[in-house]
Amino acid sequence: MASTDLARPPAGLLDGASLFLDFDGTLVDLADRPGDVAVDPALIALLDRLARRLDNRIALVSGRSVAQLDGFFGDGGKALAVIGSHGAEHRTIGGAITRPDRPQALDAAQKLIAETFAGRDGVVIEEKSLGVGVHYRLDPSSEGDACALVEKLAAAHGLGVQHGKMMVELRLPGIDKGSAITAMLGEPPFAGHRPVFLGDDLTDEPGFAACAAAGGAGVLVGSLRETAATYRLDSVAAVHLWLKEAAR
Ligand SMILES: O=P(O)(O)OC[C@H]1O[C@H](O[C@H]2O[C@H](CO)[C@@H](O)[C@H](O)[C@H]2O)[C@H](O)[C@@H](O)[C@@H]1O
Repeated sequence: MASTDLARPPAGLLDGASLFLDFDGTLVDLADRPGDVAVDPALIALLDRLARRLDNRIALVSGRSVAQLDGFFGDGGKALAVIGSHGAEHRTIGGAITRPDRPQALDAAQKLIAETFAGRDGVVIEEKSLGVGVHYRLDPSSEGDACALVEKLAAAHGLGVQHGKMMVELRLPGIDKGSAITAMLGEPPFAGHRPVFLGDDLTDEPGFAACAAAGGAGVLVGSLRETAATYRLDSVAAVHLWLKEAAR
């Protein structure tokens, strides 16, 4: 466990930077179920101000699918570039979604997962374009069963496992938020600008490492833990406040 706290990011960190933002637990507070989340219009307005301030060098980088994010942001998200599914999907500003084919094995795995947890109301199955999330936030005693099943299916089908906050996901292997951010840094408008990535979860760690390797920085949101981030903000509310300061 890290023992020395990380500093609050300095006010000027976003000057001339490319900004990458995680979604759940960073821009919106965590909720009991994946579908319970809502995006406040004030957040959309704030991201719009930041996009103008950064000449559109701003992207969402989420474990959610791009389609899920579009559902939350509506037309307000169309002005943002989006990386989804832990780095596997990509949409440029106003562009089409590019994503690898969904492995057929995911369909059978999703069915088996749903059958296994049928009748366990505290376990929520999240069907995603390139994955299946098993959420046990409402029944933490199901963590062992959820992880065991997802790990077994991943090994059987050559898929990946993503551990998260009160959830485990069967997902595509070999891609992460770090490789996706690095790829975006090779393209306009992000190329040549120091990357800054804000995130809270384990899936965000490769993104922090990629930003540090490119001369930028990660900002951990939430409690201190072992992390590749350089700075820390306490909460989603603290993120909104810091972004508001940066957008001025
Ligand atoms: O990369 P992110 O944008 O942070 O997405 C990571 C996962 O977030 C979601 O799960 C988390 O948020 C849920 C809603 O608040 C919460 O109920 C759950 O316990 C959290 O783990 C999302 O549902 C997943 O698909 C994302 O992979």
